[in-house]
Amino acid sequence: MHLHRPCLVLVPDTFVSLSDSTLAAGGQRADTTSLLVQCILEEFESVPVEPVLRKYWSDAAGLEFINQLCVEDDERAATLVTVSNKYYALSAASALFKHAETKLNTRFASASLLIRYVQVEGTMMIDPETARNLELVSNMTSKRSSHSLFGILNHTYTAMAARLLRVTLLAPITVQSAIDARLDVVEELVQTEECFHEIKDALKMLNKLDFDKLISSLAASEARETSSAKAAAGRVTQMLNLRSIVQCMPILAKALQGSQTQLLQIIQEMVSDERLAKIEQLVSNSLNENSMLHKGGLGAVNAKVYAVKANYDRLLDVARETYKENIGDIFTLNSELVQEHNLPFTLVYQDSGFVFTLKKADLEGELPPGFVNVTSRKGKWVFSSVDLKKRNARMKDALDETLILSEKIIQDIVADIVIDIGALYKASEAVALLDMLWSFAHASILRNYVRPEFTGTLAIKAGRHPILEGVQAAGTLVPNDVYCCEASSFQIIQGPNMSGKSTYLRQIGLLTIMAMSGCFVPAEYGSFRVHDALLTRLSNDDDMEKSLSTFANEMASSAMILGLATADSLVLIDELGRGTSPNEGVGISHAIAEHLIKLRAYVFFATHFNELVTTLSRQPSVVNLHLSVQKTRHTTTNFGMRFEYRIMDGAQENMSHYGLDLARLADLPADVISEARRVSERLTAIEAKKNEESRSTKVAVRRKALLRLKTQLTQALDHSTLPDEDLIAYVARFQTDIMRVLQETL
Ligand SMILES: Nc1ncnc2c1ncn2[C@@H]1O[C@H](COP(=O)(O)OP(=O)(O)OP(=O)(O)O)[C@@H](O)[C@H]1O
Repeated sequence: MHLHRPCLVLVPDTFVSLSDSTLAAGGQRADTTSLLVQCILEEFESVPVEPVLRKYWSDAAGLEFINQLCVEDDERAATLVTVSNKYYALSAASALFKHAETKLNTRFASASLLIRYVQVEGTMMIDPETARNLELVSNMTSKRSSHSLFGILNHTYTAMAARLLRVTLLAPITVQSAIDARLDVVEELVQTEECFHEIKDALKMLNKLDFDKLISSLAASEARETSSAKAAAGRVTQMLNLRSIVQCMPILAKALQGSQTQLLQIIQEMVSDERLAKIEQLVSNSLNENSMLHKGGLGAVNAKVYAVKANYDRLLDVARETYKENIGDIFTLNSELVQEHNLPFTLVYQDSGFVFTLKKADLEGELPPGFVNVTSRKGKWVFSSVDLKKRNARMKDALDETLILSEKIIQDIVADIVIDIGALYKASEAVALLDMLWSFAHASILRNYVRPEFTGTLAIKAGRHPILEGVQAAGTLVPNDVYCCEASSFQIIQGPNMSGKSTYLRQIGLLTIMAMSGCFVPAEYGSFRVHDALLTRLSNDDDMEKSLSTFANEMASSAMILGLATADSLVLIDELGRGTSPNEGVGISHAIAEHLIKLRAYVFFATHFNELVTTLSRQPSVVNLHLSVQKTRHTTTNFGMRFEYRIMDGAQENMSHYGLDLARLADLPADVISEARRVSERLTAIEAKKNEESRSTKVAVRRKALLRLKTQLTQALDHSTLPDEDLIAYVARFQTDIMRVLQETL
C-alpha cells in the first residue's frame, strides 16, 4: 500500500463499527473496528477509510468486471487466467468498481481499462520503516523538503514518470536483464548529447500532463445521466489535452530515431503505434486547429465554445451564433453606459458572467445611481446592473447550450477513441519509462555518476552519499570505499558518535537502490549484487524521543530482519541493543549477528560494543572497519577530536575516552572525571589483556585466508578479462599470499 500512496481506502462495511459510517482519518473508533482497519488508520493517518457493503466484495462479480473492462490487447487473456483464482484481488476489484458506480457516479466503457495482475516477485523488498529512514521518497524532518533520494533524482516532466520513479525507488527491480536494459538507455542518453536534448524538448511539451488520469477519464462516463454544462466543459478540456498528447508522439518518435539500445527502440515502437495517428485524426477532424488551452477568463471559455470545428454540426453553429450575439449585446450595453455617464467603464469576465469595473481614480464623487452589487477591489469599483444581469443570464444559457452540444459531439468521438485506447495506455507506459530514464541520465550528468556493474561482489570506490552530496558544502563530503564479498560478508563498523557510521551504512543502501533501479551511482566505480531484500535497523531521532519504546522497536525490527533475511539480502544494522543494559545489549546483538553470519547475507553492522569485535571476529567472514578520528587539541567545540569520515580497516582503538571528553565538556566536577578515567583505564587494560589472549586464533586466521582465496579465484574465473599471462601473474600473487599466511600460522 505504501508503494502506491492510497488516496482512499475501501474496506468491507462489516470491518468497521456501525456507529461511524465514514471514518475520518485518525477519527474515533469503536472497539468493533477490525484490527486490520485500525492498523491502516494508524499507518495512513491522513487517508480516509470508507466502508463498502460486504455483498459488493464478490469474486464472481470482480471477474465479470475485469472481463468486461479490460482492454483488448495481447496481455488480456493472460490477465484473465492469472486472476481467475485470486479470490481477494477479485473481490477487491468488484468493491472498487461498485464504489465508483454508486458513490462516484462513474461507469467505465467496456474494454477501456488497462488491468494487470502484478506479481510481487521481481522487485527488491524494502519495508516502509527502511524507506522512511533512508529518506527514499521523503525527507524525515520536513515533508516538503526535496532532500530525499526521490528529490535528487526527480527531473521528470510527466506525472506518470514521477509516479514510476517513486515506485521504482521503493521497490527496485531484481531481474538483472531488465536493470541492464535500463542502464544501457541511461548510458546512451548520457553519451549522445543530441538525442538527450531532442528527447528533453519532446518531453517538455508534455509538461505536467498526466496521461493515465486522462485516459481513465476518457473511459469513464457518468453512471446516472446528469449531463451538465460543467461536465461538458471538462470533456472539451480532456479532448484538447488528448490532442496535445497524441500530437507530441510523432515528435518523441523522431527524437528516438536511430537509437541504439533495445529498450529505446521498443519505446519508439510504442509511441509510433499507428492507432495513435488514427486518434489524432479523429480529434483533428472535429476540433479546431488553434483552440489552445487558456488558463482562465473569457479566453478559456471561448476555447471550449469554439473547440469543435465550424460546420461540423448545424445546431452547434446556431447556438454559437446566439452566444456571440449575447456577448455583443453586453459590449453594446457597456458602450452605451460609457457614453451616457462619460466614464471609462470596462467589462471583466468572472465565473458568474460579466461585471463592470471602474478605476477609483477615474471617478470623482459617487457612482451614478442604478448600479447593483457594488464592491471595491484593488483600487477599482466592481459592480453590475439589472440589465447586465439579464444579458449575462441569456449569455450563460447560450453558453451552456453550446457546451452541451459540443459534449454530445465529443462523446461520439470518445466512443471511437475508446476502441483504440490500448495504444494510449502503451504510449503512456512508454513515456513514463522514457521520462524516468531521461531523468536518471540528467541527474547522472549533473552530478557525475558512473554506470554500475553487477558482479555479485559489492565494491564501491569513492562512493558518495547522494542526498548529503546535495546538502553539504562543495568539497566537504568525504567519499568512501566499500568492499564486501562472500569472504567478508559481515562487516563490523565502529567509530565514536558523529564519526559518520550511519552515513556510511545509509550510503551503501542508497547506492544499491540506485543501481538496482537502473540509475548511475555517485562513485568512481561501483559493482553490486542483486539483492532480494534490503532490511535495516537504523536509529533515528524519532526513536530517541520515544526512548521508552526503543527496545521494543529494536526487537520488532530485528525479528523482522531475522524472519526475512536470506543469503541474497543486504542488511544494515545501526547500533542494536541501545535500549537495554549493556550486557543484555551485547548478548542480543551477538546472537542476532551470529544468525546473520550463518545466513551469509551481506551485513553492515555499526556498533559501540567493543565486546562484539572480540566475540564475532573469530568467525571467518567477519571484517572489522572503523571510521577514522584524529585526536586534536581540546577546544570548546571539537571534543578533542577531528572527524575524518574516512572508513579504515581494522577495529577501533581507544574509544572509551571519548565519552570522558564529552563528560568534561558537560562541566562534570574534575574529581568525578578523574575517578571515572581511572576506573575506565583499568577496565580497558583488563579488557585488552583478555582480548589479546582470545583474539583470532591461528585456526580462524587460516580459515579466513582460505575463504578469501576461494572468493578471489571464483571471481577471477567468472569475471576476469585479463590476457592469460597477466592472469597467471595475478593468480600467482594469491599463491604467495596464502603460503605466507599458512607458514605464519603453523
Ligand atoms: N562522508 C562524510 N563526509 C562529510 N561529512 C560527513 C560524512 N559522513 C558523515 N558526515 C557528517 O557527520 C555527521 C554525523 O554522521 P553520522 O550521523 O553518520 O554519525 P554516526 O557515527 O552515525 O553518529 P551516531 O553514533 O551519533 O549516530 C553527519 O550529519 C554529516 O554531516
